Amino acid sequence: MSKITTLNEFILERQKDFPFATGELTNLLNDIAVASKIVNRDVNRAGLVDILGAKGETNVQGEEQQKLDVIADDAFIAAFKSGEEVCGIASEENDDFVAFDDEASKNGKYVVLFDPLDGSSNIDVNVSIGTIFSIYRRVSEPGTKAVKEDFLQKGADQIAAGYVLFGSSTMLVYTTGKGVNGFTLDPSIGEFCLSHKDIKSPETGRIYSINEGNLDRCDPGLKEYAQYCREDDSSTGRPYSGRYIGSLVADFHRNLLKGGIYVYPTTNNCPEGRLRLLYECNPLAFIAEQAGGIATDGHQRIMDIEPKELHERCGYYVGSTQMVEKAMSLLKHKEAKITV
Ligand SMILES: O=P(O)(O)OC[C@H]1O[C@](O)(COP(=O)(O)O)[C@@H](O)[C@@H]1O
Ligand SMILES: [Mg+2]
Ligand SMILES: [Mg+2]
Repeated sequence: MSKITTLNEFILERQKDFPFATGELTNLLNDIAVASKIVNRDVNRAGLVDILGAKGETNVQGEEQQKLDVIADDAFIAAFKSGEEVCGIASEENDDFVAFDDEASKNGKYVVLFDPLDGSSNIDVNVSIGTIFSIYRRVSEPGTKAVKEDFLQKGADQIAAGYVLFGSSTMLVYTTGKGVNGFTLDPSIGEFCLSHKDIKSPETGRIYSINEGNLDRCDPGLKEYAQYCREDDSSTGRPYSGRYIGSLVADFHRNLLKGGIYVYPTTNNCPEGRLRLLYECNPLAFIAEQAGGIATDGHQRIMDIEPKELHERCGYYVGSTQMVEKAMSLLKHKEAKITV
């Protein structure tokens, strides 16, 4: 039987890459693994226990919260509070950041921004969903309460990032800036085990992922790109296949492994964009770049954007380098925001 490497073993092994490591990031990544297993348990039996459907409240985005959005949010916040590494969090389901005020947490070195449940529109129909996380070193003084500046850091300053995919199997994929590795949860032993070592995304691919319902309301260059994807040209492997699950994590993961492009443009009814910069676009951009791909808002590198607001949105073009560059080359508008 081939050697099994658990997530914990892998993290400890890789801790050697960081000469001044204190073990805090190791503990934090393990907290994320524990919370993921708890959410996985609930996702797997969602139809059997009363956790499907809406909670009956709306979040700061004005979106109806699903019960699982809140269950996942609570599970991750509890995990982050349980340790001493995290001094505060920001999440899609909380209006403002939460600074932990117990003494141990106030000395925590990290802040975490996360989307507890991604793909909420797919929860009730048993389609893959996920969690996305982004980790930064705080900029405020340890021993004090976390402040907004700790969260409004640009993506290039991320210490670690990743996602959990609740699909036919449950996977955790992460980077600390030294490559991307994927772990599959083995329910029989309750461990995440290394299954996808050093993931590299193909330079190009044959999959494009766009909600085509938006194509008449975004940069006409993107409509042109979608047309380009559908044209017959065997020398470039076209026509490409259209694949759109409607869960960013799942669409991103497939394209990461197979090669492809995912686009959620700004549109004239969503001029700011739909996806959130800090806890959706930045963490996946870190993964994409570490795997050899790129991530932009159509005009600039996502991880160079200086965030101004916690729930700030942006256009998103991510995936195989050649495909994203091709799409960007066709855009007509000089800047990201569509002005009608
Ligand atoms: O239904 P649309 O407009 O295509 O949007 C789908 C996108 O919205 C999202 O569901 C937004 O994320 P949340 O589910 O976390 O709010 C993405 O996962 C997905 O890619
Ligand atoms: Mg999301
Ligand atoms: Mg969400």
